[in-house]
Amino acid sequence: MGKRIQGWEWRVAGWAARHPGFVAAPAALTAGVAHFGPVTTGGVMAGAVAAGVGWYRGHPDSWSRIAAPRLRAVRRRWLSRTYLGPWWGRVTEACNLVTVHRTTGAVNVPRIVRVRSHSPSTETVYVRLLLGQTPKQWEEAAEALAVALRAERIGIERVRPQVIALIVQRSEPFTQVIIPPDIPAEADSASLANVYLGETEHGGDWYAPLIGQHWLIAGATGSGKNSVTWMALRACAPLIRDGLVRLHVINPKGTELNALRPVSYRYAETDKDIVEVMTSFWETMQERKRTLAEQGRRTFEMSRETPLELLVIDELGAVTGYGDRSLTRGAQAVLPLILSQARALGGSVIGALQEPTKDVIPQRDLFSLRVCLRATTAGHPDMVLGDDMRRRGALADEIPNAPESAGIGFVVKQRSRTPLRVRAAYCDDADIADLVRVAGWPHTELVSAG
Ligand SMILES: Nc1ncnc2c1ncn2[C@@H]1O[C@H](COP(=O)(O)OP(=O)(O)OP(=O)(O)O)[C@@H](O)[C@H]1O
Repeated sequence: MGKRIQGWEWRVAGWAARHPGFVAAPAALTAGVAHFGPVTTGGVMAGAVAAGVGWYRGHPDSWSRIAAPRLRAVRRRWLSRTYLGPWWGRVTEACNLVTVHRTTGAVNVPRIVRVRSHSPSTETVYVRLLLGQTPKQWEEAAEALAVALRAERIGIERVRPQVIALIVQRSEPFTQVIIPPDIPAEADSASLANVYLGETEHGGDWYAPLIGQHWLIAGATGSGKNSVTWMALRACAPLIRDGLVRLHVINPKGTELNALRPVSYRYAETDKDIVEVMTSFWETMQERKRTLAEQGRRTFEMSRETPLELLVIDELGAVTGYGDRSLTRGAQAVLPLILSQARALGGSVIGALQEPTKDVIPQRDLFSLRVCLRATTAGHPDMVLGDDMRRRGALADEIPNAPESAGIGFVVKQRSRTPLRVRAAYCDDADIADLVRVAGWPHTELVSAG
C-alpha cells in the first residue's frame, strides 16, 4: 500500500481544469467553424485582432495597463521554456524547492498559479507553496533561482498564506534619463500630497506625498541623491512663490543646493548657522503648536499664516554624525524633536545621506519615504529600507557606479513590504534655474542666515 501515484489521465484532467483557456479556445474554434463556417469564424477572429490593434493605437495607456501585462505574461508563461513544466521542474529541483513524497517517492513541484508582466523587463510569477514550505526558503533560494532562470535578480513577496510572488527582473528597466515634467504654474496643497518623482520599474509614475511626511535619501556620492530633492522642490515652486511653503536649507558642503539661497526662507552652510537654522525651525514648530491650539485646530492646514515649513538637509551624516562636535551636539538636540513632532504641525524634512550607519540615522522609522540609491556595501539597503529588504531584491549595492545608473534606486512598497526599483527624474542646470525663477517671483520676505 501507499506505492501508487495518481494516473496520468487524472493529472491531465486536473491540468485542464486549472487551465480552462487551453480547452475552451480550441473548443470554441472548432464549434465556430462547424456552426458558422470557416469564413465567418475567420472574420470574427480578424475583427478581434483589429479591435486589439485599434485599442493599442487609440488608448495606449489603458492598453499598457490592462492588456499588455496579460499578453506579455501569456508569452512568457507559454511561449518561452522558462516556466513550462519540465524546465520549471528542473529549476525548482536544482534549487531545492521541491518536496519528495516519503512513501510514493513522487516529486512535488510547486505550482505556478499565475504570471503577470507589468513591464517588459519584469514578470511576477505567483507560486503556490508546497506543504511544509515557507516563503523564507524561497527567499534563501532567490539568488540560485535568478541564475537558473537567467534573470538579473529575483525578489520574493508574500501574497497570501500559501501563495508567494517571484518578482523576476530580466533586464535593467531604466536605460534613459527621465525628463521632469513642466513646473505647474499654479499649485495647491493637493499637489504636495502626490509629488511626481520619476518612474517605477513597472513603467508607471513614481509619486510620494510630502505634506506631513519626512523623506530620507541615501546614496553613495554621485548616485543622484539631489534629483529626488529637486523633484520635491519643483512641486513646491509655485507654493514657495505664493508663501505657502517656506524653505529652510542646510547645505554643509556648499554645493548644488546653494542655487536655492535666493528662494530660501533660511539658508545655512557654516556649523554655527546650521545649528541656528535647525533650532529656529524647532522654535517655529513650537510656535505653530500654540497657534493651532489657540485656533482650536488639531490638524495643520497649509495657508499663508501657517505655511508648510520644509527643512532640506544635504549631508545629514555630517550634521548628526561625523561633523564637528559643536554642530552634531546642536543638531542632535533638536532633530529628534523635529522628526517626531513636526509632521502634524506642518513641518517636513528631506534629508540626504551618504553613509547610512545606525548612529547617523537613529530615527529611521520616522522617515516615511526612504530611498536607497546606489550603495557602497551590502549592509546599506537594509539599514535604509528595513530588515531583509536586500534579500527581497533591493540590490542597491549592485547598481553600477556609472553616470548612466544615477538616480536609480529602491523604495519599499509599504503595504507589501517589497522593494520597488525606481528612477528619479533628472533636473539639469536649466531646470534648476527654472525652478528658482518660478519660486522666486515675487518673493519678498527673505531672512537668510549665513
Ligand atoms: N536622476 C538622474 N538621472 C540621470 N542622471 C543623473 C540623475 N541624477 C544625477 N545624474 C547624473 O549623475 C551625476 C552625479 O549626480 P550628483 O552629483 O547629483 O549625485 P549626488 O548623489 O547628489 O552626489 P554627491 O553626494 O556627490 O553630492 C550628475 O552629474 C548627473 O550627470
